[in-house]
Amino acid sequence: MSNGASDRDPVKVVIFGVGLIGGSLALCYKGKPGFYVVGHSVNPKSVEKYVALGVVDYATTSLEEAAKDADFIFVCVPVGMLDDYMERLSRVALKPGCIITDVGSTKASVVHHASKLSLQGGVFIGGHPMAGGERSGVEAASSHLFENAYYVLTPTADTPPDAMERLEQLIKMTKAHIVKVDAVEHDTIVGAISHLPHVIAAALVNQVAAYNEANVLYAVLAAGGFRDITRIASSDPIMWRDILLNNREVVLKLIEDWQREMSRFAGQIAAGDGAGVAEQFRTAGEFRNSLPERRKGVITSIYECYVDVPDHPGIIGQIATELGDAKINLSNLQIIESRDDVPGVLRLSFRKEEDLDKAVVLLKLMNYTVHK
Ligand SMILES: NC(=O)c1ccc[n+]([C@@H]2O[C@H](COP(=O)([O-])OP(=O)(O)OC[C@H]3O[C@@H](n4cnc5c(N)ncnc54)[C@H](O)[C@@H]3O)[C@@H](O)[C@H]2O)c1
Ligand SMILES: O=C(O)C(=O)C[C@]1(C(=O)O)C=C[C@@H](O)C=C1
Repeated sequence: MSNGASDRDPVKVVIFGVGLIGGSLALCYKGKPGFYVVGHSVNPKSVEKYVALGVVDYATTSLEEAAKDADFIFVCVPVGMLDDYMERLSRVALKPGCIITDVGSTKASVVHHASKLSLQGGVFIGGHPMAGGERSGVEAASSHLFENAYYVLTPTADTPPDAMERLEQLIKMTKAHIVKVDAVEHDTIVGAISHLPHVIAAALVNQVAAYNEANVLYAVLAAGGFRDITRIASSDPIMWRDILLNNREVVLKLIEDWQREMSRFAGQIAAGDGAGVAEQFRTAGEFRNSLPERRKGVITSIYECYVDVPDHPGIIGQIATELGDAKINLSNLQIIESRDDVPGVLRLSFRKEEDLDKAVVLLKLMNYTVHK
């Protein structure tokens, strides 16, 4: 998106809730010519921190001050707070044409709620980037979080096409791919591919943690399988409380279906039905392997991950050596961010997906925080 002539006012992008997602969005626009990024928090200490970290140009505890003259407002707070924020924003005189969007993991309720409000000058369009991680807070934010990810927008029949076009132009700057989906359909699908997996991961970890009370070898022996399926169990409790309660009906139906899947497995195992058990893994593998590749780049496939590194010089050598020793072929290594006051990020590129997957396991074993 171009801001046109330099004598025009900058495009003001406001972020309510500068955490993992809000902070990452802020970093996508901060420093771009013609953009001015403002963060909001109810907490004065957070406001100071956003500015000190360089995530926003300006931050304030005043909702009115933040929203005033905004061209775009991203509401990036937990799902349980979205309706409240929308109501408060509906009481503010917005710049005519201001677009308010959210990033909540559920869409039906906020889209419905917003449709009942008359925004003074603004338009609401629901949004949900399908990218994130188990870490939360502005410290985990990164300007490349949305690269190549899908970003859902949920326009309605009442959404003005020009507002939609402007929001799409803004979102494209994150390098995400936009998908337009009805809000209710979104909640049904995302319930299955995101909400149910988080429930399963948390329940599985709690089940094993209970066994571990009696025998600590459970934790000691927990290897790749357990770690792969349970990473998301470390996600933020408040965020997931809000999502699951908000998408209650969908999630309850999915848990019922899940219990049926478990009963089918249990029945086959109890009956010694080896062919049935093998068939479950065959069909599961077929679908899992058919999922779109984490494809980056147009001509050659490049598989990438990002590693948070506190201190570059020694660490780059250490990482390259460890990968080489493990016979993992690295095709490129690049420092994305290198400032004294923020942790750096290394982008590691691989030609083969299996090399990427091996590298991620190795780096996590070395206690690095890795994002794909
Ligand atoms: N984490 C993910 O993987 C992910 C991905 C896509 C969308 N989302 C959605 O994005 C939103 C933010 O998630 P996140 O991962 O960035 O969380 P986060 O915890 O990193 O950030 C949340 C932000 O909201 C603020 N906040 C929390 N409670 C608040 C309250 N009561 N009043 C005002 N502000 C409050 C926090 O200070 C923080 O700035 C959620 O709605 C979530 O559903 C998360
Ligand atoms: O990668 C993760 O840790 C995530 O949980 C990201 C994830 C997901 O389930 O895929 C989580 C919630 C969001 O609403 C979107 C993405």
